[in-house]
Amino acid sequence: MATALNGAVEPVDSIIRTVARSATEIRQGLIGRRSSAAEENPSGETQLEADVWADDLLYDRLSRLEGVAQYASEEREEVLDCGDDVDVDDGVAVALDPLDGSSNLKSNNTMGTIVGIYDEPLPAPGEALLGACYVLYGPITTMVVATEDGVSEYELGGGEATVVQANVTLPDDPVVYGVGGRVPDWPPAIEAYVSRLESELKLRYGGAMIGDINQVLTYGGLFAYPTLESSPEGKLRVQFEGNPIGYILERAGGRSSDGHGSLLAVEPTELHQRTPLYVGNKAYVDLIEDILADA
Ligand SMILES: O=P(O)(O)OC[C@H]1O[C@](O)(COP(=O)(O)O)[C@@H](O)[C@@H]1O
Ligand SMILES: [Mg+2]
Ligand SMILES: [Mg+2]
Repeated sequence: MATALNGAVEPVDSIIRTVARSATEIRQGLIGRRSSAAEENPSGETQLEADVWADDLLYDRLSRLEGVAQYASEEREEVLDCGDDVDVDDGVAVALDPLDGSSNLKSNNTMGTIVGIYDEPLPAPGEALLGACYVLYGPITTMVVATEDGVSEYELGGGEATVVQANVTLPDDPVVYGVGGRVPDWPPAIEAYVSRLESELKLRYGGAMIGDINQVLTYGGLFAYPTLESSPEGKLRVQFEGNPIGYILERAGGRSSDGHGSLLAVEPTELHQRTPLYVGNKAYVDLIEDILADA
């Protein structure tokens, strides 16, 4: 029997393995699916054919797995119940961003897939996560998996996940930062924060959170999609983006915050709820909380 990925127990291991096996196929299936689907997602964003296709493919595979009680994604209005054989209180709930950064598809830049596995019905707080992972469709396809055991990075190819690094931790000497949103839309506190970041770190911003997060995990630093004048809740979604990424960064020794405390402590009231997001080395996440507390 294959060893569990990153020590994950069932059904978390099956979910992560299914995502890993599907990733190469998703990457291949992006070809020819770069145009807009005629629909908007529940956050009011235009969907691409690839968003809808990847969501359907992952729903089809994950909802069949034993122990998966619920499926939800950025691309669907409602939580879906998966089969009659598992009660929502006994099984796990999966929440996905099937393609993160899909607006990068047009310009052929980095994208990802994000998965959170919760042991509570959705919407659930990040503290209910049993594990989380993301796939990065870069020059090669990699996957970062976090469980209570820590964080590991894998290369994906031919349906196999090969460990590249076990016990991934954020480097102590941070190097890079990336902050989303238009500069004129940043409140004064965010402008002050970014001034500090740019005086100490090197800018890396790619338009797909997963690409930017993987740089932070590799080199150390800070990624934020902050509160904006036009949108105090920022852009990213708690269930599908904030929680899984917060969980992974915290397990890697960093911090996550909504500007006031850990993302994992946010009690969501809506499935598609947004949140400001600040993740990375502790000192820089502490700094934004201090700046916002004084603002
Ligand atoms: O285009 P912007 O405003 O820089 O936003 C980029 C951010 O939006 C996102 O693309 C949102 O994710 P989706 O593509 O899954 O909607 C993040 O990955 C990224 O960090
Ligand atoms: Mg996303
Ligand atoms: Mg998406």
